[in-house]
Amino acid sequence: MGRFSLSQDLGVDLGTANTLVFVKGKGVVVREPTVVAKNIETGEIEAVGKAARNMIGRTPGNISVVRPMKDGVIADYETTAVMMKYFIKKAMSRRSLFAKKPNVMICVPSGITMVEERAVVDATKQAGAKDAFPIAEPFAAATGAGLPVWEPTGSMIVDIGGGTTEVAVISLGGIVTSRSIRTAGDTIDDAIINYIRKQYSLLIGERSAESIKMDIATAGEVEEDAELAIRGRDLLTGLPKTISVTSREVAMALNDTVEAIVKAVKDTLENTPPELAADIMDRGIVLTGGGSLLQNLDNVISEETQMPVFITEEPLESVAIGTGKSLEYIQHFRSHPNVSTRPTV
Ligand SMILES: Nc1ncnc2c1ncn2[C@@H]1O[C@H](COP(=O)(O)OP(=O)(O)OP(=O)(O)O)[C@@H](O)[C@H]1O
Repeated sequence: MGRFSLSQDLGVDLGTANTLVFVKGKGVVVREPTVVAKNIETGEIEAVGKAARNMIGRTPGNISVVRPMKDGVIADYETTAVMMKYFIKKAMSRRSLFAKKPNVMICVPSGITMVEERAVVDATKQAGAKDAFPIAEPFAAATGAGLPVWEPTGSMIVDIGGGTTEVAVISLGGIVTSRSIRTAGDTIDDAIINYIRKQYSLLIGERSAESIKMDIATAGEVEEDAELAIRGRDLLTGLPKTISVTSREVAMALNDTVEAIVKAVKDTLENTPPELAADIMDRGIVLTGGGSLLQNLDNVISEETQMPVFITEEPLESVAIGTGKSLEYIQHFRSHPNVSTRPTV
C-alpha cells in the first residue's frame, strides 16, 4: 500500500458546531467552534472560533456572528474558506508554514451531494491545502473510535453532531448501508427554544438552549427530575425574565428529535445484511459526536434496538482522529468509492 509521508498532512473535521484539526504525528491540535464574527460595513473578519462564539447574541449592529456551516454542509462559502485558513495556519508549526502546502483529508456527511462535496474540496484548497480528500464522516468516526473498519466484520457507528446524524454499517473498508439525517444537536437546541417560547412566551438564545441541553436535558423517561433557572426576554412585556425549567418537560419537548434519531438507526439496521447484523449484535452499536452525550440517549437506542450501545471515549474528537488516521491509507481510499474519497482534479 502506498503511503503519503509528508509530515504536515492534516485531517480536518469541518463540523456544523466545531472544527477540529489533526496534525499527523501530533494528534488533534485545534478544537474551535465553527463560528466567525464579521464587520458588516467593512466586510472584515473580527473574530474566529471561540472568540467569535463568545460574541453570539451580544454584538452591536455592525458586527454579525455567523455559523458558516449548516446541516453538515457549507452555507457560506467565503467565510468557511477564511475560517479554515485561520485554523489550518493555527495548526501548523511556524517552521512548516514555509514548507510545502499540506494535503488535507476532510470529512463530509455521507448524504452529501456532489455539488456540496465540490464546495468543501474547493474551500479546503482555498484555505491553503495542496490537495483535499473528502472522507465520509461515519467512516472517519468509526476509524477514530477504533472500530475494525478494514476487517470482514460489521461495525455500526452512529455519529450525532451539531447538524447531522450519520448512521452507517461498515465492513471491509466500505460503507455497506447508511442513513444521514439533518437532525442532531442543533435540532435539539431549536426544539428547546420553541418549547420555551410556546410554553412560557419567553425568547431564549441558542447558547442558553445549549446549556439547558447539556445540564438537564434527557432522552426518554426522566428518573430524577432536575431544574434549571433560565433567562430570556418575555415576549409579552418585552422585558428580561427568569424562569425555571425541569428536565421532565424538556425531555417531552425532545421526543420527536430523539425518535427521528432512533428511526435512522432502526432503518439502517433493517437494511443490514444478516451476517453483519449478527456481528453488530455481538459487538454493539458505537455512538460518537457531541450529540451522543445527551443524557440517556444511549439507553434509549439500546432499548429500541435491543442491541448493546456504547459511547466512544472521546466523542467530540473521533471524526477528527479518524480523518487524520486515514491520511495513511489514502491510496486505499482511492480504490474504495464507497468511502467517498476520490482524488480531486
Ligand atoms: N454534554 C453534551 N450533551 C448534549 N449535547 C452536547 C454535549 N456536548 C456537546 N453537545 C452537542 O454536540 C454538538 C456538537 O457535536 P460535534 O462537535 O460532534 O458536531 P459537529 O462535528 O460540529 O457537527 P456535524 O458533524 O453535524 O457537522 C452540538 O450540538 C453540542 O451542543
